[in-house]
Amino acid sequence: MSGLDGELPGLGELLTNAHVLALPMVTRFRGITVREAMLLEGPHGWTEFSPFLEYGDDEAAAWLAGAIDFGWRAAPSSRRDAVRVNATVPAVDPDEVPAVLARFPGCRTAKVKVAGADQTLSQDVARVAAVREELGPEGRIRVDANAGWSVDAAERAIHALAPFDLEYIEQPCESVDELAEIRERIAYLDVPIAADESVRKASDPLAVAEAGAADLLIVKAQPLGGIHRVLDLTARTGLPVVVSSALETSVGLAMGVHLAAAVEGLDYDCGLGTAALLAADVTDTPLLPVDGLIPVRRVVPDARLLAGGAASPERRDWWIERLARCLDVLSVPRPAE
Ligand SMILES: O=C(O)CCC(=O)C1=CC=C[C@@H](O)[C@@H]1C(=O)O
Ligand SMILES: [Mg+2]
Repeated sequence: MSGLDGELPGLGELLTNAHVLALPMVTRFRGITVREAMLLEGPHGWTEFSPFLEYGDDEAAAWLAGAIDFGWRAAPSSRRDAVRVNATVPAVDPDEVPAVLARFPGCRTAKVKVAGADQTLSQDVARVAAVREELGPEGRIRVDANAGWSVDAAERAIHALAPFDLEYIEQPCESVDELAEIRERIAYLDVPIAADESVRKASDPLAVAEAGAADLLIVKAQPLGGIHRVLDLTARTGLPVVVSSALETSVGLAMGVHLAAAVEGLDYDCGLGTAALLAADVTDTPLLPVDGLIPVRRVVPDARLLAGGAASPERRDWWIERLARCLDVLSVPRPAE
């Protein structure tokens, strides 16, 4: 059951107080301008089921396991009451960078999207240069290629970007073998390689670590099947982790924040500031960064905002059917991991 401990709630129980939202975003991010999400209320509080629309049921089922874990199981105890977060910079033009960073007050770290299908390397370089200009020499800059480069393209791009002093490069290439190769090729530059898709979309999230293909792992609570499962994974890998969001509403971000609060070593700023990319949220007190920090707390959605952000009846039905199919996937007994 993807890390779930005990009985799964039934469909009726999951849907008792379910809401489907369609929230506009401030700027296009990973190709979307509206974020759809389903909120559920469990005995331990509100939780979120929001796999991206194009994901199939097997992949989306892990997100449901994550949602159930946060709503139907007590969160582990927290080691901290706030977590430091990074700014997230979509593939915008350089002149838009100051306005994006202004949405993340006090953040010393920025993650910059690069390697987009409609972007050239010089556009990526100009964007990273603009971020460096804004953050100053003490700022920390990481880039995320979302597997957009071949090994050769990654090598060229990293040569062009390394002079901006990179904290790490997230998922430069798609496969574990490619990650291992680019890591070896750029070893002399001393820029760490982080794995994201190779963790959250892989059948074995630890394979990339076992292959020695990454220096650190990006971990996301909902896509990886929930806080408890991620804590189990992090205990089994010796690599440092960066806790990030899956672009959730503040209800789902609270899941990531509780994971970040429970992780033993939290040396990297978390990618959990993404409420700043939403033009509307489900609470008047969203989990937005203040002084670079986000508090560790659960979020209760506001009835008025749930009504205002409600998706169309057709989209609501689509999500209910998706949830039902994913619950079926989780209900099939699987061999022990
Ligand atoms: O890590 C961050 O700064 C924010 C989260 C983030 O970038 C992502 C969230 C959800 C989907 C992804 O395309 C993207 C990522 O690839 O890390
Ligand atoms: Mg990523």
